[in-house]
Amino acid sequence: MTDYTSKSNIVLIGMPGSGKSTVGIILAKMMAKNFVDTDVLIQLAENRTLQEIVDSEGHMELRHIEERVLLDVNHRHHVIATGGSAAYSHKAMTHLAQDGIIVFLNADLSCLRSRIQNYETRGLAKRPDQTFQDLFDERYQLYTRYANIIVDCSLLSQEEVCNKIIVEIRSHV
Ligand SMILES: Nc1ncnc2c1ncn2[C@@H]1O[C@H](COP(=O)(O)OP(=O)(O)O)[C@@H](O)[C@H]1O
Ligand SMILES: O=C(O)C1=C[C@@H](OP(=O)(O)O)[C@@H](O)[C@H](O)C1
Ligand SMILES: [Mg+2]
Repeated sequence: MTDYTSKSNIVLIGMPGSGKSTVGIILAKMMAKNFVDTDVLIQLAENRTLQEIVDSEGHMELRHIEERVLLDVNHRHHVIATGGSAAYSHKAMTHLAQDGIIVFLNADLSCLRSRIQNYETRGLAKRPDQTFQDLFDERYQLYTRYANIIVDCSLLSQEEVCNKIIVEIRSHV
């Protein structure tokens, strides 16, 4: 069993729209941790947006860049919001798990759709022929594979999601 007391980071994974970026910063404040969003790290490293990377070099290049950036993350005592495609890299997830409790924010498809309208411009790392449903089906197994904690968050407010994560972490002995 994972020893949570030895991990200084909390790593949020899940589909776009599950709340990683916005819940992450609230959680960081509640837990007196720092916060980093790896999508922001990618954009700073590349000096361009995620969408620009996908448009000019394709979704696989975004995944490669993301893997490189994630392998460079050596933050401690952070809540780390990842991008939805982070779980494609086994190497990156193994690296993040070394000092991180991995939390899967699980939301159902209709919830995700209601939260996000800009799928066309959000820079999703998907094949052009893949629907959002395809992506959801493909990724669910990846997120569950790496998760130490799964929070069903479709019916929860952002604060409730944070509270649930905190309870789960503290109740784990
Ligand atoms: N639990 C929640 N309840 C309602 N809205 C939420 C919840 N979590 C996130 N949202 C909203 O959904 C949208 C996507 O959230 P975001 O944090 O950007 O997701 P992600 O980083 O996982 O793609 C934002 O508008 C955010 O405010
Ligand atoms: O799911 C994806 O393919 C992606 C999600 C985005 O992050 P969010 O999950 O924060 O939207 C971002 O990492 C990138 O554009 C790829
Ligand atoms: Mg995000």
